[in-house]
Amino acid sequence: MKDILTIAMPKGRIFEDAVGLLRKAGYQLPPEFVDSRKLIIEVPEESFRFILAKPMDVTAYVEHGVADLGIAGKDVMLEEEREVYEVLDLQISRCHLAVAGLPGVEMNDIAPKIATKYPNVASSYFREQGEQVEIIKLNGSVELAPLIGLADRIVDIVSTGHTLKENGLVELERIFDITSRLIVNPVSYRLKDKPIDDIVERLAHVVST
Ligand SMILES: Nc1ncnc2c1ncn2[C@@H]1O[C@H](COP(=O)(O)OP(=O)(O)OP(=O)(O)O)[C@@H](O)[C@H]1O
Ligand SMILES: O=P(O)(O)OC[C@H]1O[C@H](OP(=O)(O)OP(=O)(O)O)[C@H](O)[C@@H]1O
Repeated sequence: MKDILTIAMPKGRIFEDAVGLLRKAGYQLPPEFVDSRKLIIEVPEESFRFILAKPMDVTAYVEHGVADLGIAGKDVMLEEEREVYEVLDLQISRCHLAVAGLPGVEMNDIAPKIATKYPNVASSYFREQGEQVEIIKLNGSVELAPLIGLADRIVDIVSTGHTLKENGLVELERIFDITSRLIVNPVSYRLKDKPIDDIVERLAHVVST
C-alpha cells in the first residue's frame, strides 16, 4: 500500500498557483478543489491528503510533522525560521520584501518606527544596518501606517507596486526576492523518502519547463 502524504497548502493567493503546478505535474485533483470551503481534502487516487492553512501557518504544520510537505512563501520561512527542509523553489507567487515610506520624509532619529507583518525579518534587517528601530507588528493594510503617522517606514511585500503607488509611498530598499517553496518535515523525509522524492522530481520538472 502506498504511503499517504499530507500536504499543507496555503489558502489565499498562492493556492491557485500551487494547484495549477500540481496539475501541470500530472496530479489528478478534483475540479471542486479550488472552490471548496473544506479544510481537509482527501485525494485517495493520488494518495494525498491536503490541509488548507493560513499562509503564515504552513511552516508550523510541517515543522510539527502533522503535514509531511507544505508550500510556503519564502517570506514566511524567513519570518518563522522553522525546522523544515526547503527542497524546491516553485517559482510561483513572485514578489519581494522591501522597505517603503513617504517620499522625502526622513526617519525619525530617535527610535524610528517600522510597521510590518514581518517583525523578525524587519528587526534583523535594521540590526544588520546598524539602526535601532521600534517594530510595530500589524496584520495587514501595512501601507496605512506611514500615511496616518503610526510609523516612519514599513517592511512589506511588493509585487506590482500598485499598493505603494496608490497610497503615495515609494520603495526605498529591496530586502529579499520571494517565491513559494516546497518544504518537507525532516522525519517524513526519512520515513517516506521515495514518495516525497517522486513529488519533488515531478514538480522540479514542471518548474523548469
Ligand atoms: N501581492 C502579492 N503578490 C504576489 N505574492 C504575494 C503578494 N502578497 C503576498 N504574496 C505571497 O503570497 C503569500 C500569501 O499571501 P496572502 O496575501 O494570500 O496571505 P496573507 O496576507 O498572509 O493572508 P491573509 O490576507 O488571509 O491574512 C505570502 O506569504 C507571499 O509569499
Ligand atoms: O505590489 P502589489 O501588487 O500592490 O502587492 C502588494 C500588496 O499585497 C499584499 O497585501 P495583501 O493584498 O495580501 O493585503 P493585506 O494588506 O491584507 O496584507 C502586500 O502586503 C501589499 O500590501
